[in-house]
Amino acid sequence: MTGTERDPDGAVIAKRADSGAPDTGEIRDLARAAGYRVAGEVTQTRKEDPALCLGEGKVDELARLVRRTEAAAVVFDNRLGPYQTYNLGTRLPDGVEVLDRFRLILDIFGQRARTRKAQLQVELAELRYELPRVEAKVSLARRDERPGFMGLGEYDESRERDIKSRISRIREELSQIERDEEDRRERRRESGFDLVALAGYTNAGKSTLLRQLAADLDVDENEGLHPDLDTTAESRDRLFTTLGTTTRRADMDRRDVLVTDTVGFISDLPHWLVESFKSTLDAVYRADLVLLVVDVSEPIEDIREKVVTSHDTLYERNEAPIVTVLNKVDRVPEEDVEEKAAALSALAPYPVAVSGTEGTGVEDLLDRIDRELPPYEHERLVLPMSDETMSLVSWIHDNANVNDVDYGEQVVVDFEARPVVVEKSRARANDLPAVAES
Ligand SMILES: Nc1nc2c(ncn2[C@@H]2O[C@H](COP(=O)(O)OP(=O)(O)OP(=O)(O)O)[C@@H](O)[C@H]2O)c(=O)[nH]1
Ligand SMILES: [Mg+2]
Repeated sequence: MTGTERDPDGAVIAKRADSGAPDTGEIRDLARAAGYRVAGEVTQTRKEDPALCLGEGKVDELARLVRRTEAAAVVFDNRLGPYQTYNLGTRLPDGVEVLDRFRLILDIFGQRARTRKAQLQVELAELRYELPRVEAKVSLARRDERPGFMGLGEYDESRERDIKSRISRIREELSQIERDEEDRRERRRESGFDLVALAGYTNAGKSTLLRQLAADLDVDENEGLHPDLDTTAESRDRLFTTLGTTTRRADMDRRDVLVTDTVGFISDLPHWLVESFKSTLDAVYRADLVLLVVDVSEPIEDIREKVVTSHDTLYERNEAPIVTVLNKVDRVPEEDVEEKAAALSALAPYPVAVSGTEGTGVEDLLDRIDRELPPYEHERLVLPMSDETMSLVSWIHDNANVNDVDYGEQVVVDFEARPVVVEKSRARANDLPAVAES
């Protein structure tokens, strides 16, 4: 049978576990997120076979299942080395693609990448995935010395060089993007915004929650101020719906807060893959506060694992305090939410319970955000009456909560704002001609 006669959407799942029954729930969801129809599965509990991952007999079973279902792909939940991928390919019908968990995640990311940054990140991750495989092919080709294979080997050696130089060019372009984004975050802070980021396992409900937190009416006004603010944050019951970042202004009376939604976390990601998405995750790492969103409707063991994965992903770089948000409370009886919160108390103290779809608990969450962010400072400036002063007063109105402005011989402005805004207004006041300060 040739590749063209196979069902192009069909995939057979394969998974090996060292001990216990292999759980294929997540890899099935991932396969579906990539657009496959799951045609069947083969699992095995045993030590890793260095050549084939699974045992010989299991691989024969896998090949029979692939033949019967006419699936075009085999998706392993395990990490496959280059040699294992190659060997498995020789045991399966011609034209069947062998993917491991990371290759599959890369395919999903590739399908979702819309922005220049996302496309570069996907390409970087793909090249970093491909590099050791090309190196393996080169050495296999040398060893095999099959006619025709040597030519391929030479081709692959130049491919190896191309990959390396492309990787360094992409890295340069991405670090420029990172610098631009860092500048933008600083500008936003200087103009009085606190930056809050939504983080959490994929499908926890981050994008849904963003819509609840955001001030819909403000979006248009926002767009003029910050042309990069998006108005949409798609939600779907599918893994990795969100790949880039979406930032919106939160609906808060006392503060100006920007909330950023971003790519979800997943377990067992190799370091290089997380690294490739660093500039997207910077929105989380460099926030003033992180909301770690958890799907509380899942079994407690799954929740615990996902919280641990999220903490691991945040751990090295995150600089901000973390508030855990137990989402989807509408799907769970109240007692269960309390029980799960108690079971998680060591990992996630004082969580806030919400429903992103129904809006329950969202007010509590906004209050909590207000309390966790650095407190506003109070300031009272006495300024001379002049045109420059008028423009400073209007800047203070834009960036602070003004309690009172008194226009007499002098102008007295009483306000509260983020410390950086207070500092900046003092500096600007000092630059005014003949300023008096109380
Ligand atoms: N019942 C219920 N479903 C919810 C709630 N919040 C989100 N969902 C559903 O959960 C699914 C995932 O929601 P998203 O908001 O896309 O999740 P996400 O964390 O942004 O996911 P990724 O972008 O894939 O990382 C969607 O089908 C939502 O409708 C909730 O509070 N209750
Ligand atoms: Mg999302």
